[in-house]
Amino acid sequence: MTVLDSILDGVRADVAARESVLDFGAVKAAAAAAPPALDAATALRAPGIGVIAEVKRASPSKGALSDIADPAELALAYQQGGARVISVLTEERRFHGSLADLDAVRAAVTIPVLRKDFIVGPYQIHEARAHGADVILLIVAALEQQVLASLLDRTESLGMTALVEVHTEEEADRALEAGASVIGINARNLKTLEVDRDTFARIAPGLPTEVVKIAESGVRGTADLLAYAGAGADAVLVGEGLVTSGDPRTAVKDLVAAGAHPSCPKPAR
Ligand SMILES: O=C(O)c1ccccc1NCC(=O)[C@H](O)[C@H](O)COP(=O)(O)O
Repeated sequence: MTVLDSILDGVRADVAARESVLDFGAVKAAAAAAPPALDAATALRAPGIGVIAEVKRASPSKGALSDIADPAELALAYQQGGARVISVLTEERRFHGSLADLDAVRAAVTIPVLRKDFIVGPYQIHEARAHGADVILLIVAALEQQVLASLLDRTESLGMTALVEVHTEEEADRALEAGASVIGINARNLKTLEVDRDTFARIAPGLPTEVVKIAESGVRGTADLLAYAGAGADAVLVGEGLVTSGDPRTAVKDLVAAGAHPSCPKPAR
């Protein structure tokens, strides 16, 4: 069993437990009553390299990363540093995240918020919307093609943006076939957990110009952001490098400044 398979098993059990407390009808009603979703795709297309800053407490690859006492305070620091989107890991077993973290972040910031989790069905999408998320992650490797396409449609029907995550050229083709307009290329292999920063440069050139391209994982400083920008990234998604920095506001600010500098390569659009 791969790490991804084991995470997905835990997620399915946790979703079933939550659904036994709040059924699908109730979560749909809560989502419908939430304020409209913010437009993350437009934010990510703005000039300069966007930074998606992640609230990440722990990970399967590294274990505990940071004792984040106040996720709202961290998210606000990210926003003040110039992040365009805040990513909140809500998976509990391996990442020690929660929907409470998502609520706290949503209440603290005015920019779009990504619910970063392992989505296996429509319940979690309505749940994300009910908790104020504007973006959700769909991992191609975790979903059959028909399910991927139908979850993408459902996400957009709720006014949200789907960040569709790929690791290979084949997965990128599947993402495009499903209709993805925002694609994340994750450098972290979900079987070995190794980070290969060249993954982005291998896959991104095959994506259409109009697709928003996000480089996920492995950004530890401005040199990594610039390398991803040179390979065509519109934005980078950064977790570990920020939560372990000791000064997340300045760490985001430095990345944003590097991505806005005239010498930084521009996405081809
Ligand atoms: O981070 C992990 O160890 C991990 C393991 C298995 C599945 C997903 C995992 N991470 C999720 C992410 O995609 C990252 O949190 C995100 O790209 C930020 O990466 P980093 O900046 O390297 O923390």
